[in-house]
Amino acid sequence: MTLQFRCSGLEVPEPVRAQLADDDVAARLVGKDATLWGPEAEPEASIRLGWLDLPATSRELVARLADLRAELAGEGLDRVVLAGMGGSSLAPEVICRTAGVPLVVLDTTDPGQVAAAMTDLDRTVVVVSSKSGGTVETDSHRRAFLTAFAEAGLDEQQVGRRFVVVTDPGSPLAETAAAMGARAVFLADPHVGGRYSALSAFGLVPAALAGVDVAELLDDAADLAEHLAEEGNPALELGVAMGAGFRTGRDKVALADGGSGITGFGDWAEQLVAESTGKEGRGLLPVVLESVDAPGAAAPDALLAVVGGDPVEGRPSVGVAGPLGAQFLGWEYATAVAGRVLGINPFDQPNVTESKENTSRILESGLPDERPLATVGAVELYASGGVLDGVDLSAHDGLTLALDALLAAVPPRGYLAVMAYLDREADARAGELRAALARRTEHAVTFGWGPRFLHSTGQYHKGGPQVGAFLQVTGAVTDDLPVPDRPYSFGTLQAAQAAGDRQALADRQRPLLHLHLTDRSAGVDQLMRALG
Ligand SMILES: O=P(O)(O)OC[C@H]1O[C@H](O)[C@H](O)[C@@H](O)[C@@H]1O
Repeated sequence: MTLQFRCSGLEVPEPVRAQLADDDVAARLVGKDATLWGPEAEPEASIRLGWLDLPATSRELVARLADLRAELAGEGLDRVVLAGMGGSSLAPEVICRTAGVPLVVLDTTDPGQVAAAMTDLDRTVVVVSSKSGGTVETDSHRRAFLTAFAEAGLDEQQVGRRFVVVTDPGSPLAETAAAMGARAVFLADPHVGGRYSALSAFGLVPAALAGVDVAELLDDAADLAEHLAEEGNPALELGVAMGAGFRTGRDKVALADGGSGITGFGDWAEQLVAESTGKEGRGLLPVVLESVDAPGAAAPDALLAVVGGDPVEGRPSVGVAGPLGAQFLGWEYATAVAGRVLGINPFDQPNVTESKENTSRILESGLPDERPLATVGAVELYASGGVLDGVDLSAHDGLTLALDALLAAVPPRGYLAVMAYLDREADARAGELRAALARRTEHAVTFGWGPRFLHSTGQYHKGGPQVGAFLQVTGAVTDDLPVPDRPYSFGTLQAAQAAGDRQALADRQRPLLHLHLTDRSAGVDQLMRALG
């Protein structure tokens, strides 16, 4: 079998396993039984289980994609940019990084990062991927490239032929694609939700056009699919472990790579687990670790999941080994099983819209007029939820004191979420904040790039247990970029997204420290020094 599962040191309460077996969950899931998650979830589940068929149904894409890639190559179009958020970009990013194939992923509103993607236009094709067809970031990228191609001298027809679209049938993007004369439109199975779409057109189109052999992914997934109705199959065991962890006080899943050869799997699994389970005041919090030994790996409230390796002896942990195609399908199945154990609907994301609505309101009414509580070098400090009450920000180590106050505000069994609305290429160093903060606390520390995490862990932050404390980092924009035919720029959109999410967290009285870097590089240096 292409997926192997091993578990160490985790107590699985007998009722968890027995109930799943008695209820015949493995076979019923493969049979797409939409009643598995209770009557309230049934309508949604009945239109969200198509991912189980993808190893077979996606086959027909392989030849079509090979032809399209050859056609593009024949015209010298060998640079693929993917505009897509969350489920529409995380899988192709892992697929391409693992295969060592270049793919420019645009899942940001950071003006610097967007501008950096808009180079080499003469050899660029843009894949615009959005299941709903209404995601503001993706639509903004489409507009920006449309204008850039036109400015580079392409006529309307030539511009259209630089776009490949992936969307659901009947979405607004399907209409737009036809209107702009897109070179190709791939209509995905509407019975597959975004975060379960790795093996659908959403995962395969960008990856294949960039040059990955996607048939291999499907082969590896198909091999696992044959076993998914069996009791004791590895994906079921992973779901049992996740559910058992939850039942025994390990409601964080610490994801680390154990030599899988897969690059960035944690970022994909993070969305799957957080958005699927983080709701109704409960959930499993994925914590993506830098390595098996990174700070947080031995947390008493976490189940350590080693991807591509063995569990760590003496620590409640699991090892999930196998090629990427099998990992995708296996984790999707496991998450659906864990959803049943948790008693939630693993297919909806009820709280994601909240920050989006706040953002729209802010774009209409204008950005909030806030004054920093203090400025330390290149860092302006703002806070809500009482985080900085009583903290002497004028002390020489005011920034360290502020960060320590935030860490102290994390409740028992809680977590700290770092949310960086920065350029994940140019400001990549900010990613080191996670480990630096995790070294100073026994609590889980997660890291997400904004606005990308809004389509992932953002659901858990708002819908999961209210035990989070939040560090939002924003940065000065030096060269802003307009969003064509929209009354705002990328910089304004990014700022409105950050403010909209702050609002959603403040509405829940969550402790929040907002640090605005007036000079990004100097600000990140300062933060790393403050965390020493
Ligand atoms: O593919 P799209 O419709 O553009 O959606 C992209 C993302 O947006 C939303 O925020 C959802 O919560 C995600 O699950 C989804 O993957």
